[in-house]
Amino acid sequence: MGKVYVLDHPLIQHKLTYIRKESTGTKDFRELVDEVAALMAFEITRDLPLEEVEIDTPVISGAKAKALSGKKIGLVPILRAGLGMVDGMLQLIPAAKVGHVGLYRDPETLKPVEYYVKLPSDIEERELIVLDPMLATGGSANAAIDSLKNRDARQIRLMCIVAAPEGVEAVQEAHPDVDIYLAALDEKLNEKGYIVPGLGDAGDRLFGTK
Ligand SMILES: O=P(O)(O)OC[C@H]1O[C@H](OP(=O)(O)OP(=O)(O)O)[C@H](O)[C@@H]1O
Ligand SMILES: O=c1cc[nH]c(=O)[nH]1
Ligand SMILES: [Mg+2]
Repeated sequence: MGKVYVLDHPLIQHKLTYIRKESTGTKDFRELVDEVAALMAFEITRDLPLEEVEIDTPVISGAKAKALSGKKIGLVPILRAGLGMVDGMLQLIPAAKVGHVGLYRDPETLKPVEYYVKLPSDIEERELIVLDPMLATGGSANAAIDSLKNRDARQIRLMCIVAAPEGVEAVQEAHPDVDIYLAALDEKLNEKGYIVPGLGDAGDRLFGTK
């Protein structure tokens, strides 16, 4: 079963409060999502492997130091709302390649509809981080992960800002190999499939389309 990490760093939690507030406008919402993604990047990369290297400092030659051992990362935002997390992640992982999976949730059935997929050619060699601020029923995350696995992806993590228990369970059941990183695990879904207390429609709030 995939592990679930709720990243309870005070800066993440403080910024999340402002993301949730109805009175937060598009400009601030976008900046805060970006900042939270960067703070979450710090945590999600905690276990990246290091190797020992030798460097010359101004004081000695051949000092032993540490460097990332070349693990390749791929970021996969789920369109649209996942786009809001890309820049924050790239601040900390600037060499990551970025693939895109376009999905929208049918408002009646709540089932995901895929409309676009474009991925780096070497996804099977990369540690992929799927990005979406919202994990509600889990249908979109599961469809994105299915799409990646059908194209030979091997290592996948899922990073969301707010999740409902229903979505976490759905991903754990369908993809037990995928660990989930969250800023908050909320109470439930409402009758329209929105996360409670949640933050509303992340895509609309990011792009000002309501
Ligand atoms: O877990 P689920 O029940 O599938 O719901 C979550 C999905 O819903 C939202 O996307 P939406 O369909 O609103 O598309 P958008 O990002 O284009 O607004 C959100 O960004 C997730 O992708
Ligand atoms: O609460 C929710 C659920 C799905 N998608 C969103 O953007 N928000
Ligand atoms: Mg939306």
